[in-house]
Amino acid sequence: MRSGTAVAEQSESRPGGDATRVPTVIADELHIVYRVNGGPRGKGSATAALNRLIRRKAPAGMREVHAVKGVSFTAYRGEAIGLIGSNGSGKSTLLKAVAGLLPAERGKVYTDGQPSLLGVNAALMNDLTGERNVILGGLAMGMTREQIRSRYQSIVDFSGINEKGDFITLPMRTYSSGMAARLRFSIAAAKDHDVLMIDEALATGDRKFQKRSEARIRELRKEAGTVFLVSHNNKSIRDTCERTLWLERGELVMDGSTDEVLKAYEKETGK
Ligand SMILES: Nc1ncnc2c1ncn2[C@@H]1O[C@H](COP(=O)(O)OP(=O)(O)OP(=O)(O)O)[C@@H](O)[C@H]1O
Repeated sequence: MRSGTAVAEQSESRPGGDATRVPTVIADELHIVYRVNGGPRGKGSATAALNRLIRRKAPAGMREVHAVKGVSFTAYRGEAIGLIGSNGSGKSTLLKAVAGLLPAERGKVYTDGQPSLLGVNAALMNDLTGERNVILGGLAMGMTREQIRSRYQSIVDFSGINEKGDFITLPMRTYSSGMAARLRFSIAAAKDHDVLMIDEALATGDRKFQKRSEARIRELRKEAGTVFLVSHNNKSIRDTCERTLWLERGELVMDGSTDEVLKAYEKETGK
């Protein structure tokens, strides 16, 4: 269940809740479990999957991955929050759950406003030109045609796609993976988001683009949204976020100021 009223109610009743700030996301003892078909001995093969579909039989060996285990936190308007942890610790899963893309096994996520997840895999249409994708992407995020028209040039300029020629009028399949990722980020960052979640986006562009995106994240924060950033780059987290959540094996190890959490993380991992 997601509702703005629930956010307000819960923050007031929650011990330690700060009544002077506006909560945007509350995760309350959240558990996320993936269920994967196919056990050992080749049951995960395409033939086995097809047989199951044709016979409509329940899969023999359903396996579960408990990716997020009892995570609780409250995010407030104006905060930029980093998510760190080793590979497979549950960072992307947690963001997808906040975005409403994965159901909770137990516990709840409350959000105030529309969360948008900007992953490096955010879908744009490969056969369409960059220009068409800017328009479609903007419409998909809920911008009006007028808003898109007025921000079109700044989206293209921000992406830097046209720095080496007129690429924006070419199909996206002609872009390098870095160019495509930059355009995705630029489209998503053009809107003022209530809750913007960025998964590794900063790792994809070159250094110059990373700097620009960091600056834009700071702006979005000022425009009163909440930003979540998943990154393996401690410097990006340090430059962008004042608060950091550290996940390990699906559990929240630490939630505190970025300085404090990164110090503990770097000590533990040697990174
Ligand atoms: N679609 C899926 N089906 C089954 N298990 C999944 C799926 N996606 C992720 N997992 C599992 O859930 C756990 C958490 O994965 P997740 O991608 O959230 O980690 P992460 O911290 O974002 O990792 P990384 O830093 O490598 O991106 C891992 O054990 C992973 O194998």
